[in-house]
Amino acid sequence: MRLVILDDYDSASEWAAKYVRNRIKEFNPGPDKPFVLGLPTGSTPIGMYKKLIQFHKEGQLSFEHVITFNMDEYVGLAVEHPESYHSYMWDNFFKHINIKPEHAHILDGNATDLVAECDRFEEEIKKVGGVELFIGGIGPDGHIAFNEPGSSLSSRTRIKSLAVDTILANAKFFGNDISKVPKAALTVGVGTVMDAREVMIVITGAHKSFALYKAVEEGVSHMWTVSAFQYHKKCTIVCDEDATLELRVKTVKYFKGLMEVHNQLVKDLDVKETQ
Ligand SMILES: N[C@@H]1[C@@H](O)[C@H](O)[C@@H](COP(=O)(O)O)O[C@@H]1O
Repeated sequence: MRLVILDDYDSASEWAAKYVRNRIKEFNPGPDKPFVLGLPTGSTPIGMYKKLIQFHKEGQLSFEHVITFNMDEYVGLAVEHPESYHSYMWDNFFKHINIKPEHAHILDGNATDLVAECDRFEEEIKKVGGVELFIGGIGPDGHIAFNEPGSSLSSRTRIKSLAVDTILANAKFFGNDISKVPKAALTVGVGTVMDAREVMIVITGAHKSFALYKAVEEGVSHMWTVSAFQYHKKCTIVCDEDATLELRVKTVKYFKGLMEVHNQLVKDLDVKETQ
């Protein structure tokens, strides 16, 4: 696992966006070779999306041949509800870039057959050859997507009842009215994300520091589903200083010592070296 520690939220967002930009550009996607990207929602990735939009507007990055799959969606919330993940993705990202609408896959939390909808989503991912880079976010209880504590680490896309902690954490998006927060969601499984060829998880803020500690320094446990990625062949966690508060000084020093190497991954590809 690679742990990239940046000073603050803005630099973590920028690092993550540059990494995505470089991965897409190096892959050089085309009509017969799309880049398949898994995407999260929540407040954390907003800064990364803003930067990606900027790169697109500056002509650095095209999403014409990018296919996306979102991690999750609430059950029973109208697509046009401002807090649905459909609204979130279109408002914060898709409408600002040149993605083809048919390339942006988001689970339908209003499908009449929710189980079939989850199976269909898995099939769609398979059809395009799997996910190249899955970007994820976590809750303070260490859940990835909506894989709440106790979720199977080999789970696939399915319906999940949300944990009380998650409902409380998400109340801020529903006017702090807990009764308005949906109590179930469709979510990709831990196994679905594990199947991606690469995973990048963005974790920022002191309120996530215990989860980051569980993800990096403790053993793999279904009670902290993000810890499963210790088994992934290519997983990068991008975090800010605040999120490292519960890590050992030794761990932080070790990974910070690798920053020069990490920063090679995000350098501007079009800038010619001068020496
Ligand atoms: N299902 C989503 C997760 O996918 C997301 O990672 C998490 C964190 O949200 P935030 O970034 O707002 O802390 O929120 C929800 O629980």
